[in-house]
Parts: sequence; C-alpha cells; structure tokens
Amino acid sequence: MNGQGHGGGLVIAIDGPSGSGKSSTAKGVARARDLRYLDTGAMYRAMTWWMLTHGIDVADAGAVAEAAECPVITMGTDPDAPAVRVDGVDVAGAIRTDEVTSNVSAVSAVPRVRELLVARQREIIAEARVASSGIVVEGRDITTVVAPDAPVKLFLTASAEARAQRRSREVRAADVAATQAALARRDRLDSTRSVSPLTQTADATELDTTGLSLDEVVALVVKLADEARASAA
Ligand SMILES: Nc1ncnc2c1ncn2[C@@H]1O[C@H](COP(=O)(O)OP(=O)(O)O)[C@@H](O)[C@H]1O
Ligand SMILES: Nc1ccn([C@H]2C[C@H](O)[C@@H](COP(=O)(O)OP(=O)(O)O)O2)c(=O)n1
Repeated sequence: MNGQGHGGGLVIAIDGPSGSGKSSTAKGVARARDLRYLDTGAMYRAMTWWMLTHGIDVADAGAVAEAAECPVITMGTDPDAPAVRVDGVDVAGAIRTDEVTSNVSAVSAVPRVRELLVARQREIIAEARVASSGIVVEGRDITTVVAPDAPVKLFLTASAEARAQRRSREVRAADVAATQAALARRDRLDSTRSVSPLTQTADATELDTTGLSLDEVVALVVKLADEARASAA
C-alpha cells in the first residue's frame, strides 16, 4: 500500500545519517517532479519541542510515552514551504535549536512516540498518493519501516568530514570539530536504539554524496524516479 500499486502516486523513500543531504535532495526531487515532500525528522523534533516546552523529563521514557499523545502535530507537504505546527503553533524555527537537536534522539527512541508518528506518516503518504503525483519522504526508518514497499528506496551517505562541513556552513558554526562530534553522537544513538534504528538495507540504493554537488544528487534521484514510473506504466 505504500508502493506504487493501486493507481497511487509514486513514493520515494530516503534514509541516511545527519547531513548526508536527505532534506535538500528530497525537496529538490519533489520540486523537479511536482511531488509532495515529508520531513519526518521535523515530526520527531516537534514532539521533542513539545516535551521540553511542557517540562517533561526526556530521559524518562515512561513519562515521554505517557505524554506522547498530547501534542497535535500537523505537517505541510509543500517542498517550498514545509510547515510544521504543534497545537496550531508554527514551530518551524523552534524545532531547530541546539536544545531540541541534542534531545531528539532520546525522544525518538521511545516506542510509543514512533508508533504514533509512523501511523501519521503513513496517513500523509496515503493522502498524497491519492491527491498528487506522489511524495518524497525522508528520515531514518522510511525504507525499512514507514514505506518498505516504495519503488524508489535510497540510502544517502557522505563522509563524516563532509557532513560536518555542510552542517557547520548551514548553521554558521565555526567549530567544525564540535559539529562533527555532535553529529557522530546523534548518528550513534539513532543507529543503536532498539526500535527502528537507522539501518541500510540491501534493497535500498546507496548514494555516496561526498564528492557530488546537490544538483548532481537531485539529478540522479530524478532519473531513478523516472525509471520507476516508466517501469510501472
Ligand atoms: N551533495 C551536496 N553537496 C554539498 N552540500 C550539500 C549536498 N547535499 C546537501 N548539502 C548541504 O548540506 C547541508 C545538510 O543537508 P541536509 O539536506 O539538511 O541533510 P540531512 O537532511 O541529511 O540532515 C545543507 O546545508 C545542504 O544545503
Ligand atoms: N524517520 C525518522 C526521522 C528522524 N528521526 C530522529 C533521529 C534524528 O536524529 C532526529 C532529527 O531528524 P532530522 O532529519 O531533523 O535530523 P537532521 O536533519 O539530520 O539534523 O529525529 C527518527 O528517529 N526517525
């Protein structure tokens, strides 16, 4: 049901570690082929923002699980304006703070959080497949759990140095080594948690973006999307 059958739009699933280029690639592909875009990391960030704002101890998995149903998280799927709202409040900026970034791995490791957000992600995908030509979805468990039947499945990678350089440039952080250490910590937590860890599966195409420009990566993925469409026609 998450694949391309039943007359629905195309689903492109992208996973990979932080800074590998998932968000920018997914947006670029969505723009190029008039697809919707879903940033699932923003949903885990929104959940984390709500927990922190409401004084929930994010180290207490039981407390996080108990509160997880409270926030109403709404996602926009326009690649040019991917809105994120919690209880009606625009949190697009608030979910990118260092505080949210350093706590998001703990919150996203709580099974109840994943159960709720994965269900919502599948609904958004199903809606997009009916209402548009398809959707590009990116995160850590899209190829493995959220949309394992997607006809285009990608695992984006890049060297730890390249990812840290990119992230530092993006947030104007001078200390690239500190950025690299923070990325490594989050990658380790996201890859070793017991529920839906970031994993590369054999049926996902690996794309090492280290030596490629963003335009080159987008062009490669667009080509795979066009091939998937042609073979389904
Ligand atoms: N192939 C690439 N070459 C150079 N910079 C890139 C490339 N892909 C992404 N970037 C830049 O790296 C930063 C992180 O990319 P992003 O898409 O947010 O990664 P992710 O979603 O995997 O964390 C952004 O500033 C983006 O513009
Ligand atoms: N499908 C997903 C997406 C993100 N997460 C978690 C793990 C990530 O460290 C955080 C934040 O994801 P996000 O994609 O915003 O991270 P970066 O863009 O790499 O900084 O959310 C997840 O567990 N599952």
